Amino acid sequence: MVKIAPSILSADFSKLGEEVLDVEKGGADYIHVDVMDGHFVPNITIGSLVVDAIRPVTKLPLDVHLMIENPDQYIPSFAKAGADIISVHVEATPHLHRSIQLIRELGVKPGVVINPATPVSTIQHVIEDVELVLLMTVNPGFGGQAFIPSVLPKITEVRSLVNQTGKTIDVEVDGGINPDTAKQVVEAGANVLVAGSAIYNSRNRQNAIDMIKGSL
Ligand SMILES: O=C(CO)[C@H](O)[C@H](O)COP(=O)(O)O
Ligand SMILES: [Fe+2]
Repeated sequence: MVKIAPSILSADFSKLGEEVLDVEKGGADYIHVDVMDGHFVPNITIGSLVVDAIRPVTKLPLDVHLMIENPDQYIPSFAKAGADIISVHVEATPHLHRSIQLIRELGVKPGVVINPATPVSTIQHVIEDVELVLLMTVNPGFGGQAFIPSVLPKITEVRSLVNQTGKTIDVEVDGGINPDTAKQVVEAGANVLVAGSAIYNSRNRQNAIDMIKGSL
């Protein structure tokens, strides 16, 4: 069962509530929220206030992707705002295990994220502690970038690491996912597909989601 997680980064922020509802009605499984700090990545986007604002709008799980330095400082505010999943980058936290434990202690599902150039070995020792592994298929910072195919073997590597645990752990991919790239990432082992521009730049979001699902 492949899940679709539209990224609200490409939504119309002047009517964010409607934009969230539109993809929920269109068949989305998660709402992906991209949090950027202008330090870890060269862009500034959404804070916990926005998570708080969209929480009552949707029943779907809020999948919060933290692209920020010192995530431990901000994890409690995202948990309080109603995040269901909070993912931290291995490249952005000096004490990865501590960040994951903090997320879990706050009653939120922890996820771990790796950039395209970061090896899978960096998450080997926390795999039992997370509910989700997110592989970036673009360099984080912006929506609408081109998919990086060299990540494909890493997806397979993560899938086999996950299978060895015997646990249900999502393998999510993020960046450049569209009807042309979705099949490759699913064949490689992904089961959650983040898509921003491929869904929100389309006038009919249900159709855009169906196009991705239909391509698999
Ligand atoms: O984390 C992200 C960027 O850092 C976004 O989730 C990602 O870029 C989604 O946008 P698109 O589908 O347009 O590539
Ligand atoms: Fe993201």
